[in-house]
Amino acid sequence: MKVAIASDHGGFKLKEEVASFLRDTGIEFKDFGTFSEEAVDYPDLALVVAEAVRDGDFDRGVLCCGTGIGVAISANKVPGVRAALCHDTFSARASREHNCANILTMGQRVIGPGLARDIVSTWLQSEFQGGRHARRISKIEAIEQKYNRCSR
Ligand SMILES: O=C(CO)[C@H](O)[C@H](O)[C@H](O)COP(=O)(O)O
Repeated sequence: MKVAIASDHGGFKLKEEVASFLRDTGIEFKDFGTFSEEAVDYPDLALVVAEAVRDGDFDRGVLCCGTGIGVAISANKVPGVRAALCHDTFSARASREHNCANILTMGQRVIGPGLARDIVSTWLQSEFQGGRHARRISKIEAIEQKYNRCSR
């Protein structure tokens, strides 16, 4: 599995924690930045990871900002992306099993590093269950196609 990660300045330390977790567990990843706490705009970083996942260059993405909200809103504008803001392991598992989330978002100003590691671990290990959930994903894709002519 290949994972793309990124953050704005507000999520920089949490993104470093995610990188450390992925390194520790031997999961291949690419860090798209940011690389310091100098202020940057979260939509720019979210777009890079969202497009990398949308294009199939990476299987999953993890985005961090202060709250996890801004990167989730931004990433979800890219057709084919299903970004889920999760600050607990139950939601992280459900976002994979039910929603087939391909991007996880978290907020550094909301949760600590230990919980974040557990959330990432749970999220990466959980699989989409298909069945009735696949029908609902198809309906999400139909909404995308209604509003995005370039959807794929
Ligand atoms: O989700 C966010 C914005 O909706 C993030 O929390 C950003 O990291 C945050 O807005 C950055 O705020 P700052 O005051 O410019 O550090």
